[in-house]
Amino acid sequence: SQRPAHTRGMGSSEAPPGLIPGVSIRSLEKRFPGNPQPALHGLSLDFYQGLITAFLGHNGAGKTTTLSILTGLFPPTAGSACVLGHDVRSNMAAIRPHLGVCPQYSVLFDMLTVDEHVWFYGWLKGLSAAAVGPEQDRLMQDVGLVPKRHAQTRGIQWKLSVAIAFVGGSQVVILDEPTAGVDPASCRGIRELLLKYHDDRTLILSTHHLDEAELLGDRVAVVAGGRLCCCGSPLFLWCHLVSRYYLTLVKGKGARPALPVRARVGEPE
Ligand SMILES: Nc1ncnc2c1ncn2[C@@H]1O[C@H](COP(=O)(O)OP(=O)(O)OP(=O)(O)O)[C@@H](O)[C@H]1O
Repeated sequence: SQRPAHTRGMGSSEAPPGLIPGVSIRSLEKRFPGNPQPALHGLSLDFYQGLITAFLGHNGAGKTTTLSILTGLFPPTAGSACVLGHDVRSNMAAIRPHLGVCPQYSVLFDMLTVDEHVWFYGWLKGLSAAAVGPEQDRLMQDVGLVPKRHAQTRGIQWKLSVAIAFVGGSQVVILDEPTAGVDPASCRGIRELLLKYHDDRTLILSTHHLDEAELLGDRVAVVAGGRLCCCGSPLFLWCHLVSRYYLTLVKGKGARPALPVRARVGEPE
């Protein structure tokens, strides 16, 4: 990351002082009918303004369920979630104008060009005709999209979906695995956009990838089984939680087909 170290919490599980939570989740529970296992099991977590929080977990950990509750797709079974101080159970109308979402499914329309998409979503967010044009141009340029074309490749579709999440000055931006299945060049473009646009926004980035969480996250929240396992700066998590694996290769004399390989866990000798 090109960001200064102080924004990344420097080896602490606590957020840097003075930060304001843009999203607060408390004791969140979600049970789906017919599924005996709760999808969320008392999840409590803060996402701070001005920071990218990587929401890291394996398949089925509860990431999409959490993000769906935050975006008002369905209510929690118990617990609370507040976005910019508004409760998602009672006040989604106050949240929506400030919320940008890049879901796992496509939100694009075949008949619209890339710039028409940005215009359309900007208009939905309440931008005036005078404001939407400059925003459209800026986003097109920053994401590296060519106007007047249709989003035909998967890479362009994903870039456009991420750009749409930011249109209209979204203060809270939720991205559900935005780089999954994207080619390396488009992936880099998306990551650069997130780093460029995260200032002053609460940015939640759901991902499976530890390297992406470490690269982009000011904070990393790890979930499993619908619970929070740990949360902190990447440096804190590396220093306190990561087991180090060392692989020792011993080259024997002669041309033996199988060389002895020894792996162990712990500090190097
Ligand atoms: N509509 C549903 N009905 C029943 N169970 C569900 C439903 N949606 C999710 N679940 C279950 O809830 C748990 C959490 O799923 P969720 O999709 O939130 O995980 P995830 O971390 O987003 O996984 P992925 O990375 O695959 O998207 C899983 O056990 C899943 O099977």
